Amino acid sequence: MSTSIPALCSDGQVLAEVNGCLGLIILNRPQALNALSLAMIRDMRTLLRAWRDDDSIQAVAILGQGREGKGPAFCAGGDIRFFHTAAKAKDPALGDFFTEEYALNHEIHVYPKPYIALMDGIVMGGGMGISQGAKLRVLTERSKLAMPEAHIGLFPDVGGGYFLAQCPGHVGEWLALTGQVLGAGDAIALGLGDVFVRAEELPGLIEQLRHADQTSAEHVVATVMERAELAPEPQLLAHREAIDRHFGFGAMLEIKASLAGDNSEWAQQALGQLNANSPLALAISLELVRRGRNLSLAEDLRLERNLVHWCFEPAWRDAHCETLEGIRALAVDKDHQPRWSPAHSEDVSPQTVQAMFESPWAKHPLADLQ
Ligand SMILES: C/C=C/C(=O)SCCNC(=O)CCNC(=O)[C@H](O)C(C)(C)COP(=O)(O)OP(=O)(O)OC[C@H]1O[C@@H](n2cnc3c(N)ncnc32)[C@H](O)[C@@H]1OP(=O)(O)O
Repeated sequence: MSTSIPALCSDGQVLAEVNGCLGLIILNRPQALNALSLAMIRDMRTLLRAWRDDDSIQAVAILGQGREGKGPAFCAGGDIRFFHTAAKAKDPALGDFFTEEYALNHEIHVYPKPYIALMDGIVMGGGMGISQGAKLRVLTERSKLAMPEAHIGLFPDVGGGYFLAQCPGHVGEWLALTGQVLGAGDAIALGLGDVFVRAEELPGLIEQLRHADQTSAEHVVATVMERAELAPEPQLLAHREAIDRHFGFGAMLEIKASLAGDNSEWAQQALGQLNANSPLALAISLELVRRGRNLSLAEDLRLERNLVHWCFEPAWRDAHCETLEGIRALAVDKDHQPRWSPAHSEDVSPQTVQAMFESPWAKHPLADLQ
């Protein structure tokens, strides 16, 4: 089969190039920090499938277009403004978005050719979902990795229940519940990144990937590795003992009480992060990471698809929807004053949490994932 770039549907939000044996994907929506639209997800799937079946393509790399005059962004997640508009309009495209995004996350994890993610700048939520399955995750000193969904009344999806659960000790719970942002040193130490390349090296690296005659997957990987340096020292992992002690408790109330009883600046800051997040989302996120330790990626994504269905289901009944409220406060009205319901972890019903893990479908939309 000949090398080609298939027709794309996202109106330039995803750009594609073929240089030698390398297929390059550029997320090109810098004004929204490359947040993923449904069309972008479809374009990525189209490209990955075409290049998987094209013998002349040996490797794929992905990067995010930077903002003029602002810090770089790989991808700030799924398009949460779309979530808000679509849920309000009861638009079935919202369900398609999650099914197709999670399927894309799975395709990346099992991609048969090296997929290399250049994770410069903001890498959050859905940005983690399209990079954590990469064979080579390249970070810079500007990388900011996080799963901040509990802050918008959601949970760490896009495979977060799987890859956070793989972090050592109870670090996965800490990241899922606080949405803590990690730099390159911590992320690499925790297994959420592979190699460090200084940001000033990136333009040269990208130029080389674009124009050098890339002849094999090994050649592409070597081109990246030539620029790799020793990662910076981890900073936050100085708190590993405290993370495991506080976040190892079984229930949210116990975690919050444990942090409240610790007067250290770090513990009080972590408690502040928890108190800003939706109590319902915290309970779901904790349960997801705990369950994730015994799940395959496909099983985790199916559970996440159940959860996200129930997170938005109240919007279809015009009832209070925790996720809509979280997005409203962060990205629509931008008042940063979400009215969580329930407002306290004490009032979150364990039965409600367990019920949200159940499938609402006779045939699950991700039934075919292996
Ligand atoms: C299934 C998938 C689920 C998910 O992925 S859920 C989403 C997870 N991600 C997030 O929750 C991150 C949301 N974004 C933020 O919290 C902030 O952004 C950042 C901390 C990443 C960066 O803050 P700053 O540097 O101050 O930039 P700014 O002014 O907030 O953003 C620039 C423009 O980008 C839009 N934007 C940012 N993230 C998203 C997003 N995830 N979806 C849609 N739009 C986004 C903003 O609204 C704004 O736009 P305007 O200039 O028009 O006000």
